[in-house]
Amino acid sequence: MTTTKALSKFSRRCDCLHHRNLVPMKPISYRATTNDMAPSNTFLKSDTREAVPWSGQTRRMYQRGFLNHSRTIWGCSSMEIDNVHDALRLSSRHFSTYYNEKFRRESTNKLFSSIPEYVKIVEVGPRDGLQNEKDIVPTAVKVELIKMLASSGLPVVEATSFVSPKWVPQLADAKDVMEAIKDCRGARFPVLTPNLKGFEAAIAAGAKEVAVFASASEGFSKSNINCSIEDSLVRYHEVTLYASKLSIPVRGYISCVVGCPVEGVVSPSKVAYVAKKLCDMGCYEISLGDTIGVGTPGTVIPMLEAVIDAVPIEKLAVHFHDTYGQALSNILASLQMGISTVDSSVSGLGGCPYAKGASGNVATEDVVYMLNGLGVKTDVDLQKIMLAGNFIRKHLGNSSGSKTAIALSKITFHTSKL
Ligand SMILES: CC(C)(COP(=O)([O-])OP(=O)([O-])OC[C@H]1O[C@@H](n2cnc3c(N)ncnc32)[C@H](O)[C@@H]1OP(=O)([O-])[O-])[C@@H](O)C(=O)NCCC(=O)NCCSC(=O)C[C@@](C)(O)CC(=O)[O-]
Repeated sequence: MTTTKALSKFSRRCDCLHHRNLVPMKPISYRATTNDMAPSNTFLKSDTREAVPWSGQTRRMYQRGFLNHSRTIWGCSSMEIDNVHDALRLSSRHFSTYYNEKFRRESTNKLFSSIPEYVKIVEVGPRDGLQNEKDIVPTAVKVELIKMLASSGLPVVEATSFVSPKWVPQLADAKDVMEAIKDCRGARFPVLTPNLKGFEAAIAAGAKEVAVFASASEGFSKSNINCSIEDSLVRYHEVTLYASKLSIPVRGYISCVVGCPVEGVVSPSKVAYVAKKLCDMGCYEISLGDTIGVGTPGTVIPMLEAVIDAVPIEKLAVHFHDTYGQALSNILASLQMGISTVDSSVSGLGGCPYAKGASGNVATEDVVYMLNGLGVKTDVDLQKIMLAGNFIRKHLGNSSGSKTAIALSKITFHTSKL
């Protein structure tokens, strides 16, 4: 059977199940409140065929001839494209999330009931992912990466940082990056600002949204931004005051929410304290960062419980580095606690220059794969994310940190049957 025939047979089967109501007709509700600034493309359709996201995406790709087009745009070899192509086709047929969705629907299991139906993914690859790269990545490559990510359906792509170029030389071209993406649509492009100087430069460069970054550990605050936690909160208060005058949304990060490379264990009450301060000064969202990736659900859950007592849960996001391979289990625990915003980095790029030994963020591909498997909607096209991952890894000359991307690029017909 040809690929196209096999695919259309699969599609017909899904459509048929859909019509016979074997695929649920329930409308999907969007949990987040309107003030979380989700763009309109994140609101959900009630088309329940989306419960089979992979097959839908594969079908749409065929219809648009996307793969042939991408071959010419991004210069990937036809072998790579065929691998992605075959992998998604085979995954549609053998690992369809339909079965997981059905299982989830029929399950009375408490573990599923609190998982949000939609998760907002905040892509941090171009900023958090690249900031640690020693060799300077050309601005044009950064810009192309951002555009590829924005075209994948990601609602937020953190673009760069307006920090001291002496501290983070890799992001010294922040102004040029912002200039190059000024007409780019489809996603929001927040930038990091450590102080008023950075905020003013970001606004002058066209930023429409910024993020401030505090720490729950004194030692890390000093090594990352050269001041105490309290001093940083004073600076960020100034930034949020100016931002509110200009109606610029401010996101707040907290680093070292479970462990610090300088101080070791960090207490949940410290994290809750900083989260409340950032929330009170007007941050619309607080991203909780396990900067060195040491957390497990055993430490993450108590930390989240303390923060949820201090800050409304709709304002919380999680940001896990995958140093110990714990990121996905920590994300799952966070979702089960009701958190619906997850930060991730394409192909697992990253690491903080001031957190030695920390590896990259959890890979966006791995997060999307897990969420697809849970029947959670993201609006993100996994295939396009993989192409963006191929693009940047090819430039960096190293391999992907995403298990999903690696597996899908190697998948063969026989292994897909296992
Ligand atoms: C905060 C500072 C600036 C303090 O740095 P400092 O040296 O204490 O600041 P200063 O006020 O004394 O200024 C020193 C020089 O920097 C300049 N300067 C001052 N501010 C700026 C600015 N905004 N943009 C450009 N230049 C700036 C300033 O003008 C001066 O220039 P000079 O007179 O020497 O030529 C510095 O420590 C810094 O830039 N740190 C940034 C570190 C960083 O970017 N870390 C990575 C991001 S955080 C992260 O990755 C964690 C996260 C968010 O992902 C979550 C997680 O995983 O945990």
